[in-house]
Amino acid sequence: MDITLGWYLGAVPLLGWLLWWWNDLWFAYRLKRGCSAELPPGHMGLPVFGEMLSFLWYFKVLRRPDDYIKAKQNKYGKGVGLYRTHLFGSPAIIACSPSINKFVFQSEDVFNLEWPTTEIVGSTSIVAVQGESHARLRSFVSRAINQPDALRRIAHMVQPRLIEALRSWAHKGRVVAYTETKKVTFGNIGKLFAGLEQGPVVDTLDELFIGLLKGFRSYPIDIPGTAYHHALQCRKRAVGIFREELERRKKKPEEATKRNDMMDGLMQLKDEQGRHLSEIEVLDNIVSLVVAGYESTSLSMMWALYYLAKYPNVLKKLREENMLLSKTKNGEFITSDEVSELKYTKQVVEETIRLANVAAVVFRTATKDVVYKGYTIPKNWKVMLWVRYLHTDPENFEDPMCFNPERWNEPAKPGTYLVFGGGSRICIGNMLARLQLAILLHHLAVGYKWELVNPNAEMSYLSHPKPVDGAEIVFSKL
Ligand code: HEM
Repeated sequence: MDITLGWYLGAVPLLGWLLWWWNDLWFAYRLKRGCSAELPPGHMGLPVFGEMLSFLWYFKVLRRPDDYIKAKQNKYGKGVGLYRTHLFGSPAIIACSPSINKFVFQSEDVFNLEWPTTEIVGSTSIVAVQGESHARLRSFVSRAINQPDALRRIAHMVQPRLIEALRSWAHKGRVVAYTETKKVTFGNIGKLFAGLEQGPVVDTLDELFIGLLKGFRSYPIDIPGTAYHHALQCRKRAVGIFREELERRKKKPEEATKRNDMMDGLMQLKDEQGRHLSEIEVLDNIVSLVVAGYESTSLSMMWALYYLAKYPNVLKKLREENMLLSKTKNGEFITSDEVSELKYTKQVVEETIRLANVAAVVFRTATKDVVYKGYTIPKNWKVMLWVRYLHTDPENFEDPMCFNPERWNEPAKPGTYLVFGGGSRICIGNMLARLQLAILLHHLAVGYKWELVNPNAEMSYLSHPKPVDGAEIVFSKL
């Protein structure tokens, strides 16, 4: 045989084999020293790319994200719900069972929340700080957006914009739900967080936050021309706008009681030692709350419109419950206390959030080697809490892809419903998100009807799940 051909026949498969197993060999070799337990089963893929191609195959090409986990279960067995992988440039452990998710969320001493893009949210933001500083900030923010008094005030504040938005959709007749829910959510955020009325400043901020959010999904390289660089510029300008507002307020503290918004709340609140937040803490936290609340709330609203169009029997029941309340209101706004009495509406909210899976995966980093049920989660590896899979696994929810609010007649099995995360980092805006969604459902149900223009539109799952047409609807008054 020709010697060159022999070389190719031997070397090419060997090279292919080596590339295929490169990451597994490399990381397993580095861990061998000093590690008692083995790595979870899995495949870490090619050098640099890791398993990204397989991930994109399921999320982008097949558009069946849950099959990414099912394929692992078929290949390696369900085991303890841990798989090793290499995604987004890092070695990682996928966690997809209720018990391992609970374990990681609650072991905060060894699993840190680390944002690769802290510069974008700000180093003193609630999502960036740890330990005592985090607990202190949480209590400030919680009082401003998560307590019954705050929610009563917020329920009143958000309704004018919601009601006006629905009127304008009906006037247009045909709208893209995602575009419209984003507009109304941002309008409300501007009002709730910084007392801003609809107008050019809010429009500018909206554009800046769109740029800023893109930076989260980009590689953190601060070079002109990159999305990350643009996001940092957007952040700087957004902080500048909020800072101007803050300076104006410092000069007129007497106006605070009239506005009573998040910025005032954060400026005035004191902790047990009587300490106020610093200016930069106020600004960083306003920015990070907008980031956390903007897309999540608008996407959930879009999904509510989508599912109610697909499930007219659910909409009918929702209407019945809300019409009863509406008859007692004589056109007044509904209150957060009334919302808490709307049993079926709250079930629709829960079912929407479960299926929307706005936060499909939550990230942590192991600060030391952790052994869980015989497997090592190595120090400095990412842990990907695959909460989406908990919500779509038939073992946890019967007929999981069916939009069935009545399943909430019973609480979910322990540890299977983690849409808002868990542990001390559990979403601080969860009550605010639920309230806004319930208020939207009320006004939709009592006043409007709508249909999907493309009921069979394909889904896109990156960066967030949504129909590719953004849920275009034909919308009119009842
Ligand atoms: C349906 C809507 C929402 C969903 C599904 C959602 C989901 C989540 C999840 C899964 C986490 C945990 C992240 C982690 O552990 O790393 C989280 C944290 C957080 N969320 Fe939400 N969220 C929603 C709405 C909101 C809203 C409306 C706000 C505020 C305006 C908000 C503010 C936050 C903040 C500040 C954190 C960080 C908390 C901390 O680190 O202590 N979220 N959210």
